Amino acid sequence: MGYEKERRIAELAVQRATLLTKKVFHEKAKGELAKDDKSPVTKGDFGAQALIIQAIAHNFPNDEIVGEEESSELRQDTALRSEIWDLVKDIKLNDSASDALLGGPLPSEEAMLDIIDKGNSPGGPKGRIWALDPIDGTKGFLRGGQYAVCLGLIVDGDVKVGVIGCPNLPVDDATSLSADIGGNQSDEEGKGVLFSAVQGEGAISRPLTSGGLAPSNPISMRPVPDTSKAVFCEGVEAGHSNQGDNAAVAKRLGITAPSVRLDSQAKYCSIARGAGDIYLRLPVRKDYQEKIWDHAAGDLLVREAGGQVTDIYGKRLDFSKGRTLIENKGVVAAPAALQDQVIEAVQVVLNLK
Ligand SMILES: Nc1ncnc2c1ncn2[C@@H]1O[C@H](COP(=O)(O)O)[C@@H](O)[C@H]1OP(=O)(O)O
Ligand SMILES: [Mg+2]
Repeated sequence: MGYEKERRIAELAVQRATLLTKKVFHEKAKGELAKDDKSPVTKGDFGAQALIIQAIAHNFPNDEIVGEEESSELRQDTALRSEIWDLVKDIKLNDSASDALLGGPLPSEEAMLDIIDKGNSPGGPKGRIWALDPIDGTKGFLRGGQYAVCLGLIVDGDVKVGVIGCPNLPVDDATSLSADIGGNQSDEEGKGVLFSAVQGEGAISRPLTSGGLAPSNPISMRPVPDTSKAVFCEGVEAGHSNQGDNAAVAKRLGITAPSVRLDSQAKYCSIARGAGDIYLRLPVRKDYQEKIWDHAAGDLLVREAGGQVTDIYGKRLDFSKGRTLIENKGVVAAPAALQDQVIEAVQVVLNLK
């Protein structure tokens, strides 16, 4: 029990940062950014990191933060920095009480750089450490598809709170995923979901708003009678997970439905709400170390929704080793009752046994 304040602040902080990313996303979709403009994803990434760290530092000043970004690029590029400041300084939740909880506006452009750099914690086994991915799924963001703003609180190596904002997922938990979910999602109607979980308290979703928090619903994974009825979620980028191996695992499990491909931790969110059942991230490069900000929030969300999350060896993800999951390879997430069968199939396909 506990962590209600952390959940609330994290949800509001993610909601506010998501407003910033959506602004950039929609300007890009409408073609309003100049051709020679710096990558829109860079603006969204730095801006969202600054806003979220500001909220954490205001509420939990002794906590550490492992953020994906650091400010050296902005310290050299003053034009880019002031474009980002122009975005950051005006973003407010459309609800003054909620906005005040996050600590009000950032003090100045220079202070924004120092705030971004508070995300430089090395991580580790002790203490309260937030893992932040301001825009996860940058490829999805750029192609107008799925992306997510992700924040997890790790305490003594264990994820206690996970919050994920998915501006382009359908609001209704019961909407099944279509094969084109990874494609252009720039139409606002009925989209935008805020997911959260607290350890031991289950997982919830609520519509993303531009103000205070909307009412929530509990979410859970779909009961799947046997593996052949399951639907896979996997990444769009062939360089991030091995789609050929995924297909071989699906075949072994008797799955005939096509995989749904979407970028970012929206995959964890989708299986946690029963839109899809199994998320496989089988390594492409043996030397790649997964980053804690890419998994902390999603790992808890799925486990609190009735799933299990392990690596390809069946080991739980270990968030106590620093900024990366150095003790793990790949990710396998499935309804708890199916996890052993899925791991077995993964191990046969990858020749691990
Ligand atoms: N070779 C790789 N294997 C696995 N994940 C990768 C690899 N290269 C980059 N990533 C990470 O995959 C994440 C996106 O995953 P997905 O394809 O499921 O949306 C990004 O955070 C990206 O990190 P980065 O942002 O540092 O490039
Ligand atoms: Mg990421």
